[in-house]
Amino acid sequence: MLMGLNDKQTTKNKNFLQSFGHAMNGIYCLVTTERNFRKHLVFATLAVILGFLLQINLDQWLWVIFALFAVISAESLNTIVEAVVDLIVDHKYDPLAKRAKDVAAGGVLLSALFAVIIGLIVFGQALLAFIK
Ligand SMILES: Nc1ncnc2c1ncn2[C@@H]1O[C@H](COP(=O)(O)OP(=O)(O)OP(=O)(O)O)[C@@H](O)[C@H]1O
Repeated sequence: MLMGLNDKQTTKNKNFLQSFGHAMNGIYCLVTTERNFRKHLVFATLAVILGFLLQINLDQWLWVIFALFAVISAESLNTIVEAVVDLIVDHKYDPLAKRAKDVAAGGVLLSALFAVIIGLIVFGQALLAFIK
């Protein structure tokens, strides 16, 4: 079991290992509770496989990796916003809660759009070079 998964600690982390354990727990939460995050991981895996198949160059890898982490970051932020909003309003309807959650979801959508654009440019170019 991951360190920090079941503890009830509310004080500061004492060392790097403890911080690392809680950070790993955060990633575990993202993977196990966020359906959209899992979908993005599947797309990320497919993009990496395609990158190897089409033998994209270093610059192209950097763009692909940048796009993947942009989506992961936006998805993490969205999850944080959802958790904090629910903590504050306790699932009661609130226009500000709606605004915060909708903006966070919009950020994920924009980052996914960015990743699609990068994917089309990089893999489109690589595919053309592969066919030629
Ligand atoms: N407390 C609230 N007050 C007002 N609107 C809310 C509230 N909670 C959720 N909503 C509305 O419902 C939408 C979905 O809520 P929420 O993000 O919690 O669900 P979700 O299914 O986990 O979203 P996602 O698809 O991003 O995982 C929000 O974008 C917002 O429009």
